[in-house]
Amino acid sequence: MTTRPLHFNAFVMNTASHIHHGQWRRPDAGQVEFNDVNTWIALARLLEDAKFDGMFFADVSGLYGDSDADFDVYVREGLQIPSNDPTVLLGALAVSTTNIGLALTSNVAQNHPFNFARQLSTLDHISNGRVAWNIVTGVQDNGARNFGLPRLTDHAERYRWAEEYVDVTFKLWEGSWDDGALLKDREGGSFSDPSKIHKIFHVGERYSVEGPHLPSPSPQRTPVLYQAGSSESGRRFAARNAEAVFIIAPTPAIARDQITETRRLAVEFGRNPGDIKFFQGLSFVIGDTEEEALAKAEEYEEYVSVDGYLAHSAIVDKAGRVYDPETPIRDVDSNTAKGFLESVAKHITDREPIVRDLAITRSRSTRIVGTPEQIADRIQEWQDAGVDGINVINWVLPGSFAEFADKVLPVLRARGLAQTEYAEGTLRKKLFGTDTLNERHPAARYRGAFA
Ligand SMILES: Cc1cc2nc3c(=O)[nH]c(=O)nc-3n(C[C@H](O)[C@H](O)[C@H](O)COP(=O)(O)O)c2cc1C
Repeated sequence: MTTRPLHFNAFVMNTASHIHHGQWRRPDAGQVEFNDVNTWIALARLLEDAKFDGMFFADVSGLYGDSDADFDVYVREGLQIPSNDPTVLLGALAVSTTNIGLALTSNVAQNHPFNFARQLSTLDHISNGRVAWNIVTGVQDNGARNFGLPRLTDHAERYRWAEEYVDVTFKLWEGSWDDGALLKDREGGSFSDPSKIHKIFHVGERYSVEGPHLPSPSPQRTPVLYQAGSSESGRRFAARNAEAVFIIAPTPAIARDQITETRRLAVEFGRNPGDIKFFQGLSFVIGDTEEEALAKAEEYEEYVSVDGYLAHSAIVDKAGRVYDPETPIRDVDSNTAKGFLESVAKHITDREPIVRDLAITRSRSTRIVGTPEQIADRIQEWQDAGVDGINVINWVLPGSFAEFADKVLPVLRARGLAQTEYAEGTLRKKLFGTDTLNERHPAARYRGAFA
């Protein structure tokens, strides 16, 4: 058993309904005001006071579901529409905070890598090295159609695309500017040293990028790299490239298997097992007594939107409409969620399993209900399974995080399971002890490669 401080990220999205659908209707749901930048600035400061390691923004570039079908349910539920671009928001948060890590999700289809690399270097400068990138390949047909593709590119091909995409950014971040290239030499009259700045001449299947990178190196050069793939190709991609991997494992034992497997693959790619940190997604219902916690859990359940959870899981009929909550699960026609439907139905033996059961199961799947001590015990079980951090999923903003900070973090701190102060320096330095990527990472081979 290990006890060292775990890392804590606040998992959020610049929208009203991210994961726990229906909760925006609660009177204390501050996420309704997601368009107001002050909602996010106040939350970032609260998290920083509580010494959270990071604030992690999810993002999408289109609607869920079949892009040809009716999308009323998503709009009605506030389900990731309307939503705003986290890249822009992070600039505001960077100047409102000093220590917390700021992670954004960006999909390889939504931005050209030259431009994206420039945006992230700029954010890394603004934040003094606190930016992270969650690399995703997209899950939406509509998102693909917003960028001129006929549909979502096939899964394995998306990861090949992502490999080229990250390669371009690594060349720009690591190889285009040598250390010491920026001179600011007023007397000598040279702003930068041309002998230390290089074009990258990338020519690949999808991209042709000459360079040089326009920004000078930012404190971390490459932002901290996050990833959440769980398929075979997703895991290989993570093992090669990621420094942090997000999982939503149903049990600590399953988390242990996933972690062991990805770390084993990382070693095959010449990295160390500890070069990747694993974050498990969990949400918490906290009470001073167990009875109070259970009563609160019941109250959250009253707000569960069956339509919202189903639509997010793409459990909709051919016309894009959600099923009536009373529909028997056996009457649901779904290609994408078959395993999930079967596993929920299997656990209900005393009556006909219905569609509402699917939503309730989803809403409970990452949930821990209890007193701060009970929650700390459960978090410790995740650490014992090899997890390095927790991605705290919220019900309401800022309440879910304020409560976690006030009630659970002090118990975790007393057990040595949460940090009491920030370490100095950039986000990567805080997490791994160095400002830039270590020499085992595939991006490191571009250092000095274009001289
Ligand atoms: C905690 C977590 C957060 C994720 N956030 C996003 C996101 O913001 N945007 C997105 O398009 N996909 C997101 N995903 C989906 C992953 O990028 C990935 O597509 C998914 O985990 C399936 O893995 P696979 O692509 O290897 O099959 C997330 C997944 C997890 C587990």
